[in-house]
Amino acid sequence: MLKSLAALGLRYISNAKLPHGQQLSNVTKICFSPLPEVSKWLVPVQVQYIENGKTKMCDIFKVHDSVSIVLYNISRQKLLFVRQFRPAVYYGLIINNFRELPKEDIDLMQYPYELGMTLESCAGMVDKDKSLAEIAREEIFEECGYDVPVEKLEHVFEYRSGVGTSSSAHNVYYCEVCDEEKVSDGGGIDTEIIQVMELSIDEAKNFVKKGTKINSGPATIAGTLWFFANKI
Ligand SMILES: Nc1ncnc2c1ncn2[C@@H]1O[C@H](COP(=O)(O)OP(=O)(O)O[C@H]2O[C@H](CO)[C@@H](O)[C@H](O)[C@H]2O)[C@@H](O)[C@H]1O
Repeated sequence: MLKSLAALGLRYISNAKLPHGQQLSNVTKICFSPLPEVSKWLVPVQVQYIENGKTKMCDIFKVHDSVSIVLYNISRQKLLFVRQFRPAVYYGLIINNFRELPKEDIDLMQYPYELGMTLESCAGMVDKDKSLAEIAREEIFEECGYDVPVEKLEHVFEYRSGVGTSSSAHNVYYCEVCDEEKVSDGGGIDTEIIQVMELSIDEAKNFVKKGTKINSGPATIAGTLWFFANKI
């Protein structure tokens, strides 16, 4: 397994390094199938347009807007990240090894689920009729176990994610937390299995240094770089 991760140039974050008291992710079956005609999460659309007299089209899909939060624990001077299994990352990393969508379960010895484990900023989708800052505050509570007032959230920037295919709005926040605000282990709600990871400043710098290859999305990279440019 470590070999296949290394072959992809990805860093393996061992379960052994996880804090106590958190449920660990252990994926035991993975299979792929075509998207159902109606999905609650993705709505495909074709955009047709004429540009400089030429008819063009673009196949896209609508996804929920989202927020993420760069979290810094000032009591221990640690940046907080969340570790979780991301099916889309796993699929994206292995699918080029198949000529067509595999019909059988994926061989987890050959393609270990750990390939799809990511280290990301705490994040959530905008699926409630609440302010973006309030949704971010709730994600901090649910995923990382810190209860902070919404006023502590500092808006950093908004960008469009997936500009070629989906273009949803992503808003990045920054929030300093302290040990006194930690009220639970976090770990997510419902069926989510999320582990909170604390990185020292040096470890987090390593995470975004030149040449690094990680499987997190742009919000994590941009937010962490913003932190180093503005807060340290
Ligand atoms: N496509 C899908 N299929 C099935 N179930 C789904 C789904 N999308 C979401 N869900 C369900 O919704 C739950 C809640 O998701 P969250 O609000 O925690 O967003 P998440 O952190 O996964 O991604 C947030 O953060 C990442 C990283 O910034 C953004 O890419 C993302 O758009 C944003 O929602 C998931 O646990 C899952 O059960």
